[in-house]
This record gives sequence, structure tokens and C-alpha cells, in this order.
Amino acid sequence: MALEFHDVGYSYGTAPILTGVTLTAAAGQVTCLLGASGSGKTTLLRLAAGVLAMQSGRLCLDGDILATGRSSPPPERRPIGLLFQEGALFPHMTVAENIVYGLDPRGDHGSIVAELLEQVGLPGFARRYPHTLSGGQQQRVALARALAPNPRVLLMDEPFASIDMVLRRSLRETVREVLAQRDCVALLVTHDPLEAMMMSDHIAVMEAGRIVQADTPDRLYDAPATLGVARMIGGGTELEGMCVGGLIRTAFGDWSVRSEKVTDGPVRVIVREAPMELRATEEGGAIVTDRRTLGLDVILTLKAPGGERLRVLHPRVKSVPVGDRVLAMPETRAVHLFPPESDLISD
Ligand SMILES: Nc1ncnc2c1ncn2[C@@H]1O[C@H](COP(=O)(O)OP(=O)(O)OP(=O)(O)O)[C@@H](O)[C@H]1O
Repeated sequence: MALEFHDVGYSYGTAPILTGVTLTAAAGQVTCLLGASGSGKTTLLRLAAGVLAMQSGRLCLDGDILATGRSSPPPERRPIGLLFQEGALFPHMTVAENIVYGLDPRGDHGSIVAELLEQVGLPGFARRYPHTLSGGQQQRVALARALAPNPRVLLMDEPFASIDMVLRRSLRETVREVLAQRDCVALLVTHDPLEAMMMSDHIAVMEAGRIVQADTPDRLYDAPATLGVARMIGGGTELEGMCVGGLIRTAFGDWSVRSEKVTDGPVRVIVREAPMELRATEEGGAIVTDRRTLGLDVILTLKAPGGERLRVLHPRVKSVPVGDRVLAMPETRAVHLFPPESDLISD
């Protein structure tokens, strides 16, 4: 089972917001829409929900058409559950009444409520009212409510954003555990790359209304298609370099790297904040100007003669003292190259 977007476009008035969005979100996985504010994530989720009517393209579930530009059923006629930033529970209803709200009122849903409350970590909360619950607990109830009708698709828009950091981690774990027991499509919107990595099996990175790369977290980190994706997933120090016959000349040394993306000439380089060999040198190289302890590792800042800076993760036991002069030799997989026209952000 899968939810598929085919060539979806959307405009608010005359302003195009989504262009040619094609994406498959498979059942049994969490798929994430990740992108900066304004990139169109929520618009795409709203089209899937039916809150916004499709204008162009096709939305299919399990191969069947769910919506097109000509026919776009409202949310209540789609087999979906919704979870938003604020759970928006009905304040005058108990937890149990909130959970069964979308179910057939004639049925006895006691066992469903008990089972869902158990799954979301709130056993015994059925008779409580929303105002007696913390924000995190309310969000757990909202999750149970979204899942009660056993939807084929669960759509989540920044569902952890208003929960404090400590509770967020356990709520994320609960959501993953609950979803692992179901075979539904789960689509999550977030602007937080770490959250996307923690939660998802598959991430679609959005920029300006387009999907620039959709892949597993590992592949996005190891083979980012654009500088924007590399920044979003993993980040690192950005440098200018010169590609000369398989070598990249940088302010920190000449590195041997493989890339089909660039030809000889100037390149943009992103160097992951990863462990790398530091060779002591008497001349040239860079000076270690700062050393911050993270635990078993330290972050060293290297300063090149031209003022460029490179941050390097290094085992504390092998740490190089501030003031030493070194050549930095990153592993090939820690260096990514992009065409020179990619805009450079230096820090
Ligand atoms: N109702 C609306 N009318 C006009 N423009 C809108 C409307 N809703 C959103 N937009 C615009 O559409 C673009 C995409 O918005 P959208 O909310 O989909 O982005 P997003 O990636 O989810 O951003 P955020 O993370 O800030 O929610 C933005 O430029 C936004 O200003």
C-alpha cells in the first residue's frame, strides 16, 4: 500500500506554491516532508488531507485515485487520520469521548479506547478531561483519536513542535512504536532535520515548492543531490576549492575525492564535522585555534592562512593542542562537492 503524489501543482491566487511534486509514501514506513519555512510542506499535506482542493496532478492510494484537479473529496471522505501541532481536543469531552469522536456512535468502543490508551502510554486516563493533562499527554490523546478509526493514512504536521524537548523524545518514540504495529502510510511534516532523521524511514527534502531529493536518511547524508540537501542533512563547514585532476585544492590541504558532479575548476566543498586525520606540519597547513570538549570527542577549530575556518571532530585522547600547525585529511566520504554557482554560506 502507498500514497502517491503525481505531478502535483498548487497556487494560492497567482502565486505558484507547489510545482511538479511526485512522491510515494509507502505503508509501514514514516515518510517525512522536510524543508525550510515556506517550502510548501504544509500545503502538500493539506492537499493529501483534502483540507485544500487539488488543482493539478493526481493523488492515489493503493493505486486508486483519491483526488485530482477535477475531483477532490473533503477530509471526512478520505481514509485518513490527522495530527497537528496542537492536538485540539474537545475540552468539554473526556479523553475516551475525544478518542471515539470519529467512530460510529452506536458502537461500544471501550476496548478500542483501552487498547489505544495503552499504546500511547496513558492507561487509566479514559475519564480525565483535557485540561487536566500536560501538553505531551494531550498530544498522545490526539494521536489515539487520529488512529481510532484505523486510518490507512496518518498525516502529521509538526506534531511535536509545542512539546518541550525532554518529552518530545519519548513522544517521538511512542509514535514510532505505535506506527510499527500498523500497516498505514505515515506522512510527517517537519522543518527540523534531526526530527526527520529520528522519525523517518524516507525523507523528501523540499525547496521552493519542489522535492529536490527523496531518499533514506543514510542516502541523503552520504549522497546529497544539492548543497541545500547537504546543509539540511548533516551540514558541515563550507569552503571554496579548486578541482584539478581528481584532487581538490583547499585552504586546508589537497584532498583526493570522487565526484561526478563537478569538472575541473572552482567548486563548493562541504566538509562534514567528522573525525579526520590531522598531520603535524612545520609549514603551511592550518593552526588549531580552539578546542571544545563534547565528551569522548573534542571539536577543534582550524584556521587557514587566508582566515578560513574548519571544524573537526577528534577523539579527545588524540587531541591536538591549540596552537599546533596541521594538515587536515578528511575521509573521502566526509567531503561533498557542488558546482561553484551553489551559493556559499560561511560561518
Ligand atoms: N492561505 C494562503 N494564502 C496565500 N499564501 C499562502 C497561504 N498559505 C500558505 N501560503 C504561502 O505558501 C507558501 C508555502 O506555505 P506552506 O505553509 O505550505 O510552507 P511550509 O513549508 O509548511 O512552511 P512552515 O514550515 O512555515 O509551515 C508560503 O510562501 C506561504 O506564505
